[in-house]
Amino acid sequence: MSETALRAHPVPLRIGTRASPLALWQARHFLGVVGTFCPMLRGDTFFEECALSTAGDRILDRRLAEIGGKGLFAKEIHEALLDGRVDFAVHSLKDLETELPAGIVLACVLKREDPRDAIVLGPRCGAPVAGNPLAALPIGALVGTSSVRRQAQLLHARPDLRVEAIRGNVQTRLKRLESGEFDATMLALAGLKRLGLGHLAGVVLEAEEMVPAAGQGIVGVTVRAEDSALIDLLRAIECPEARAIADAERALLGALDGSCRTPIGGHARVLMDGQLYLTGLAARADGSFLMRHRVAGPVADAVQIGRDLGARIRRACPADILT
Ligand SMILES: NCc1[nH]cc(CCC(=O)O)c1CC(=O)O
Repeated sequence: MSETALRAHPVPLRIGTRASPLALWQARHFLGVVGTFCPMLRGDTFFEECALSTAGDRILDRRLAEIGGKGLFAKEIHEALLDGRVDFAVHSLKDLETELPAGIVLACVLKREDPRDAIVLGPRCGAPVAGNPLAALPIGALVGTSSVRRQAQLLHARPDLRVEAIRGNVQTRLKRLESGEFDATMLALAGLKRLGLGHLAGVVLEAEEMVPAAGQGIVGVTVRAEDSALIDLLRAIECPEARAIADAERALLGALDGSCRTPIGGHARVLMDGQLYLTGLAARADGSFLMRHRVAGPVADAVQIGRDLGARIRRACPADILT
């Protein structure tokens, strides 16, 4: 059994994570899951937290897309993994590059938290309106987001809105919202909930109308490909549904092969009929073009479903979107 195999592993195991409150929450949540399934591994003897500061955390005055995109957060953590400074790393799956570096594997994904995007409304906004999620935003409202995916979908639905880049952690954004710099900001509901701030989500958008980023709401754990003892342990605690969802969404993302400046999104869910439903999005950043396609298929074909949908969207998009 994996627990026995792990006994041969030098302890404590060092867990690599970013230093942000959300990242630390996720790392601790992961350790909680390990402790639930493997009581032998509970407590401080086995694990040691290593909070790493990455370029993505330090450079806050530019769009993520300009400084290297989503791979940025994970890159330095994977260097630490490959150097042996840490033994495994806990990530927000949506910040993890589609193609992992050689020698690194995604060994485990945890049960997904709510994958939807939420709008935090500032003092100038109206009250949320049932059935019309964007109605709380006044005409011409200024929305702070650095995500081209959120920007494109917002502007497509509401061309009157204005969007400006805003980065930094959740707390910083909320401060700027309160001070009136923005009328509203968009964040992943999963992140808000994990920070105990779910109540700030004034409006929650359905995933089919505001397609989330691939992997949004899922925590993933990477390890060195040769570390079979850890891989065995992690595979045993993984959530199979989240794995299928992650496989489909990440295969879609890989097939779309957009740059980090391309508004693309992917959202999979497994319904009671046992089928996996996958929605894919590609758009122009100004919202003047937007395409959503949806397919379904057996959960076991998750990767193929993602690839096929990506290829289909790619064929149907105007040339300037997915080059
Ligand atoms: N890009 C930052 C990031 N990475 C993961 C989350 C939220 C948690 C998640 O999706 O798992 C966030 C914040 C946000 O997009 O609002």
